[in-house]
Amino acid sequence: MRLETVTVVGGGAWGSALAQAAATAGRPVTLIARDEKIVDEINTRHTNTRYLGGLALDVRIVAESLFVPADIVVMAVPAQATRQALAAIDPEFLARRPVVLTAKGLETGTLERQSEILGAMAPLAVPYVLSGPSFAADVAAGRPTAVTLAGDGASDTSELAAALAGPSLRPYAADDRVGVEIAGALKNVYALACGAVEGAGLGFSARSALMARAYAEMARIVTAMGGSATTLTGLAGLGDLTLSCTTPQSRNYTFGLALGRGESTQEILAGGAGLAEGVATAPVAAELAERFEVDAPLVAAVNQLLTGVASITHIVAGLMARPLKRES
Ligand SMILES: NC(=O)C1=CN([C@@H]2O[C@H](COP(=O)(O)OP(=O)(O)OC[C@H]3O[C@@H](n4cnc5c(N)ncnc54)[C@H](O)[C@@H]3O)[C@@H](O)[C@H]2O)C=CC1
Ligand SMILES: O=C(CO)COP(=O)(O)O
Repeated sequence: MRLETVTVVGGGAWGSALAQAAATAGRPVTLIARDEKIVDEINTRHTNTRYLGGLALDVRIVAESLFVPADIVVMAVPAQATRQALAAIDPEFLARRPVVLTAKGLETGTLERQSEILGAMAPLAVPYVLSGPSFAADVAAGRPTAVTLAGDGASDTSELAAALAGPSLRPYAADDRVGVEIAGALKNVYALACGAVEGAGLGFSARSALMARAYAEMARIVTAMGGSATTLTGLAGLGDLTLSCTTPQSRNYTFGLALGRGESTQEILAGGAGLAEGVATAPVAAELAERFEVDAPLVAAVNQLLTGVASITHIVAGLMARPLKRES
């Protein structure tokens, strides 16, 4: 299959960064942005100031407002918008093409993963998931990043990984699409928790403990849903959990910081917080944990914090008072 041209759907931080990575690797790339002002700015000034500040984008990136077919399609809109963005694309343009899903979240209402949404909207598309520790600002600036690119084992992921690789973006091919999707969505929920721990001044010992127990909980959920715990040892699991749970550069962590300082979800959202995918994913993760009969006290704790039914002091006291048990 020819894998030369790339169309990236989503004119935000991540879509622009991935377009930049493809362009600097010498691939013809079109970036689809729904906002005409952003299309114009990328084509004339070669910047996307709203999402990437003054960073100079590769002049070879062509922005368009309407979808342009390509050998590889990359979806980079928020998880809750993927269905709507796909609805605007003729499914025939996606048939038998690799469609790389990069949003890290589970859909409200349907509880679906990104590849399930793609399966419903474009059944003949070939889904892949790209996930791992990779801030848009780093990728766009050409700093070294490594990610997992997962198919389902039936298709040749290595060929696609080579087609997406560049001097600063190193995709590792993998087969556990379910595990990678769930890991990417859950790490945002745990990043909210870790930010809250710092925001409440509970210390870095607590945050590290939380990360380790989050990893264990993630492994229970992933395996119950048909993924592999081994996947979590890699970039999409441990790698991304570490990144998002340790720095306010993560929007989810920053949202959690504000929660931990006592602000309500509504106040933080009203204050114009950046996209924090964990906010919508947390209730979905709780429903899935219940459906798959998985003990997920940390997902439940984040939901308590987000809905404001209990204070962080009360929530942490409850977690610390859970029955003692063996570690694994
Ligand atoms: N920013 C980052 O560092 C990374 C983000 N991601 C993931 O990528 C996804 C997108 O995140 P960002 O680009 O950072 O968000 P963003 O908020 O920077 O940009 C989102 C973009 O999607 C567009 N959009 C929203 N709804 C749309 C719709 N219905 N149709 C078409 N376009 C629509 C917006 O206009 C905006 O341009 C998220 O799931 C995030 O978890 C993954 C890795 C890194
Ligand atoms: O997924 C990311 C880095 O891998 C970005 O994290 P945030 O969405 O929390 O900023």
